[in-house]
Amino acid sequence: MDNEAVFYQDLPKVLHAHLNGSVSFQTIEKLISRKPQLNIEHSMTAIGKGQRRTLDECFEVFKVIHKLVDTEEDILMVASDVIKEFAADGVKYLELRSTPREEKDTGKDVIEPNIHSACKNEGVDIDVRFLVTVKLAEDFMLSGDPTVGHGKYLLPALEKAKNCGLKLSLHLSEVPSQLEESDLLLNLPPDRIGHGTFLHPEVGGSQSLVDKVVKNSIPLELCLTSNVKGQTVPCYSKHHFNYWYQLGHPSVICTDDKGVFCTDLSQEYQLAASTFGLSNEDIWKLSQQAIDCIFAPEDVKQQLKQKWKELHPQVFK
Ligand SMILES: CC(C)=CCNc1ncnc2c1ncn2[C@@H]1O[C@H](COP(=O)(O)O)[C@@H](O)[C@H]1O
Ligand SMILES: [Zn+2]
Repeated sequence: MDNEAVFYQDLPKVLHAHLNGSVSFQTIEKLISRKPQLNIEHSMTAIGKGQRRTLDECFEVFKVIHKLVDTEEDILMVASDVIKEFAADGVKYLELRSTPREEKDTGKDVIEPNIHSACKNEGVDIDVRFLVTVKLAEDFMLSGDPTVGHGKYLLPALEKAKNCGLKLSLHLSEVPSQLEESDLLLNLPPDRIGHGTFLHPEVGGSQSLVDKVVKNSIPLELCLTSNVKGQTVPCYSKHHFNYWYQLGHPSVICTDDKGVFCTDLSQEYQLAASTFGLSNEDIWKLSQQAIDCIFAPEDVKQQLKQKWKELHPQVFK
């Protein structure tokens, strides 16, 4: 590994990711050998370098992965592999999302206790939280296919969730022409926004949407490779990371689906740096500011900040 790659790997990081979208090549290999009768090939579970797909085609990939991951045993292996891979990539705190499916034993109550003990036993230095993606209305996932359903049907349920003290991260303006929906959902306001690709006026959003996000200081979760491969952003240099970065607005660089999009978090930080000319110090600040955006309580944030302080000399050696 060259020095630059070492810097990005050593850089401590936090993020959100989708569990089944994060399954690596090696883990897919194990799953395929467990279920040869499905005749699934690697090309069906990942989008390689230089490849682009439509959003619909991307969502098809998840259906294939869901076929491979359909028992409690599969889920536990996948979760344990994904967590170890993120830890090896320097991720210190991870919010892993998963959508409970019809198959039983694929939910948070199965995964969470098992994973906590697995992490302890293997001594990996990573704090993992599970976020449940809730199916609130037919054919609409909270963090699901953005082209289906309309947010207004979700509002009452989301308000209720928020009033109960739940934290909300909403995939918002992931596709164009959702001004009205984005506007309604921003009034909640959500605690974080996933993607927010089409919020700003230059891409068909509006200044009033931007103003709401800024006024409430709602952090954005930005996923460069996911958006370029899913073709909602034409190329890295046109990614909206730069718009929000220039505003000084809090954003967290995330992988979204590291398995499907063949990336990892180090690579995403490196891409942001090389595309937008950020220094190692700028990148360090980004990773540090992300701590303020996580859903864990204040004491966890303080512990992570302390860890960043301790790691700084090592990363900038
Ligand atoms: C299609 C594309 C460009 C994906 C990137 N952006 C995404 N946008 C919305 N929902 C997503 C995205 N990536 C993953 N998901 C959700 O996460 C699920 C996979 O992870 P899991 O089964 O929840 O463990 C998918 O079925 C989908 O509902
Ligand atoms: Zn996502």
